[in-house]
Amino acid sequence: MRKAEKLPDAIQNIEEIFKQIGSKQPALFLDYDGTSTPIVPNPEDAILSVQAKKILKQLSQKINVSMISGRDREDVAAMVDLNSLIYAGSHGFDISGPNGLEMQYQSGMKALPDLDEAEKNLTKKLKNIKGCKVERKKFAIAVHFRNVDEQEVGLVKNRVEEELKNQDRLKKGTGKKIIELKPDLDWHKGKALTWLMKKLDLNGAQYIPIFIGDDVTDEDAQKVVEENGIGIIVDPIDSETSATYKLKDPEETIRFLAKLNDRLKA
Ligand SMILES: O=P(O)(O)OC[C@H]1O[C@H](O[C@H]2O[C@H](CO)[C@@H](O)[C@H](O)[C@H]2O)[C@H](O)[C@@H](O)[C@@H]1O
Repeated sequence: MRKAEKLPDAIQNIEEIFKQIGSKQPALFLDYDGTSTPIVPNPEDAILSVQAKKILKQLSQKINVSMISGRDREDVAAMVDLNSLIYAGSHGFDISGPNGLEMQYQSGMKALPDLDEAEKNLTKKLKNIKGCKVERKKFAIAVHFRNVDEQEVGLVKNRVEEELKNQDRLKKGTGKKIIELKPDLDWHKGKALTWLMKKLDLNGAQYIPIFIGDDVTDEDAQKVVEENGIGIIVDPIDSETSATYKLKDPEETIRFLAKLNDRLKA
């Protein structure tokens, strides 16, 4: 792990990255919120720019592009709205893509009734806290407190902890102004990335994975590409990371992707 802020910038060092790619074919894995789109007060307003969509479309015609998100799979797929991409939602528990690619992490299915119950309880427990939002994804629940008065954030956190105590099969996750409840299983974005590399037959020496992410849940994927790929962290504020390059913000992610797209032959 290293200090994210101290990493070399991926755009300033693009030639070094291209050298590392060499004649290999990149397999691109991207996070959505905070990486492909800027963080905004309401999740439904995190719209992918026209430019970003155009570049992702072009890239997906040349290489494998997967969006590995904490969002529900259907939600992130609808936000991106390109059927040439692979979508891994609920932090990798739910995957689908072109040519009939489908995977729902089976052990996670057992936690669905627990998630249903926790969603019901949390909706009740948090309904009177202004600005608090309970977002159900198939395999996770995010409790958003970005729009909650600072003085009430502690209350939100306590109520989530209270619910977690009743849920043996769920564990806590964190993110940007969210607390999550997810199946207490050893499955995450890193495992999903590894699964995809194998499933898509991308483990040969001719391929190189590139992962770009901005948040704590992205670190599992950064670790996977650390040895044999390229990991890039976006918005590297005061954090430890397994990534090897940084980018300032999602706008720079798109600039980086445009450069990668230009470099790849049609
Ligand atoms: O793994 P990601 O694709 O980055 O998803 C992580 C979470 O993203 C969303 O929440 C975050 O972005 C929102 C929109 O910018 C912001 O309002 C919120 O505060 C952030 O935490 C999404 O709503 C969650 O479900 C994802 O887990």
